[in-house]
Amino acid sequence: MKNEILSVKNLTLKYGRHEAVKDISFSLYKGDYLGIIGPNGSGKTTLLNAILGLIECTDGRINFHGEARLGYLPQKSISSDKFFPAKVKEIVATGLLSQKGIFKFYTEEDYIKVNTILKKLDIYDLRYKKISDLSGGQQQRVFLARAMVSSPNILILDEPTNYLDTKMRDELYRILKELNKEDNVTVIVVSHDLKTLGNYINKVLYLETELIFYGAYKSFLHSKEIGRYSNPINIDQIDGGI
Ligand SMILES: Nc1ncnc2c1ncn2[C@@H]1O[C@H](COP(=O)(O)OP(=O)(O)OP(=O)(O)O)[C@@H](O)[C@H]1O
Repeated sequence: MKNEILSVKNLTLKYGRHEAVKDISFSLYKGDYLGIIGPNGSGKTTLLNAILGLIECTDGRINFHGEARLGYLPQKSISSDKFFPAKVKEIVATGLLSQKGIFKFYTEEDYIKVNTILKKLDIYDLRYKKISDLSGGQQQRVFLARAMVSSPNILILDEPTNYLDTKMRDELYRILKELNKEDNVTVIVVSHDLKTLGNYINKVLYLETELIFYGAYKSFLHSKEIGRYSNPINIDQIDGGI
């Protein structure tokens, strides 16, 4: 179908005999902003790892349509090591390494890319700072810049707001929405914080090993499946917000 960017068909993922994801199917379209939700241990990270090609499909398949340039922000990116010496600019530049050959020297063009994304995420002034001297929210922007510097068309984030306060969460989701709208980046975010995320996403995937719900977020709010979801959502606040 037109603009389909990713299709997942009858996907099952097992660790040994343990079934982490069972027979799920869905399609994602260019420009979607998808929230993946579900209780602890429901298979969310496992699904992301399979999309990223880090683990093999036990059964079923994952297909990308057209060119897929993936950007990834893993869980627990925050650096709490006070002595970690790397500077913001260096960390962001490492996002370009996978595109480079065996001689991993940065070019002038690479640093133009780094500076452009630093400016876009409003952290250009921090470029010579040590990562460990930054706040959690600033660090998260740096790691987002690293994920974005290679110009991905699909950005995958695993619980990116875990260490952020409510204001910073909103801020991060707002930045992602901007990338989604202005640069047409398809965004996939795993989160426990549907209350905030719900203001930004257009689709939701609710996983409990099996697929409980997949579709428009607005439809989820009025579905029977929302009754299974344990974190509170303020429907009045969210309904008009998309
Ligand atoms: N490397 C692994 N080896 C064996 N079992 C694993 C491995 N990683 C995850 N599991 C199991 O697979 C299931 C799904 O785990 P997964 O981490 O994908 O869930 P999750 O929804 O991301 O959880 P959380 O919200 O706690 O991050 C769980 O039962 C987990 O214990």
